[in-house]
Amino acid sequence: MSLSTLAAARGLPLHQASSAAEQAQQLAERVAGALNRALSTSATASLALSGGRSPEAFLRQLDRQPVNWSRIRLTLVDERWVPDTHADSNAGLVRRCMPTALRSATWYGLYQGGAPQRPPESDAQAASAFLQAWLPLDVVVLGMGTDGHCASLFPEQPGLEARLARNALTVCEAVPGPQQAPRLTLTGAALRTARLQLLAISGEDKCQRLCDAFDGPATRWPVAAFLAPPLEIFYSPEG
Ligand SMILES: O=C(O)[C@H](O)[C@@H](O)[C@H](O)[C@H](O)COP(=O)(O)O
Repeated sequence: MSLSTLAAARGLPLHQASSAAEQAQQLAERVAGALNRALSTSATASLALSGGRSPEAFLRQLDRQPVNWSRIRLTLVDERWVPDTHADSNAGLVRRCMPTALRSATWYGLYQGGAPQRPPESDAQAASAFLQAWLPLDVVVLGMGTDGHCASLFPEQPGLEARLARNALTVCEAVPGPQQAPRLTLTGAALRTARLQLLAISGEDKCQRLCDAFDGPATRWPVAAFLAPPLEIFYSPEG
């Protein structure tokens, strides 16, 4: 079945773009609109962004949107356990792409320094203080790997089921592939508290993998944990 049929059957709005540039614009406008709507009834609004290779054009478009960034609390969905000067840092990506926003937004980078290890007690306290202060998020923007991972919730990861069900910010082991650093990730339930959840994918391969994920299970396709309202899907055939 096609992505549009699968999305419609679950009541998930599907925004189809004809190019990567159009998808970046659509997604940036959707995020800005949701933040401004949140600000119409609240003093602040919160946004958690994903990193990786795909979001650069979107982040640069978002930085140009008419948002009062001084009232926005900005963080990440996940982070590699590296300083923001490192090439793999998601915080570094946001810093490069969103200079306007970061001049006035309240920024919370997930990497708090220290060696890659299970958070010592102090970090665990920092993590729970973060969750208390930040959840429920107003908007989260998710990406997806071709293996169906979302955030740093990877297929068949040890402890994945608990991570999908818990409300937490947790360290997870280094994942196979080029980025070997351990990661810090918001868990499934924490991300699912968001009032608006947006998933952006591009390319035929990811489209097919996402269609496969509709059958689940989330332990094989972590993105499956998010395939329910209030999720909206943004798709472009080109990466
Ligand atoms: O830290 C990360 O890698 C991201 O937060 C991750 O969850 C990303 O959304 C997917 O890995 C897709 O990444 P690409 O856009 O690079 O395919």
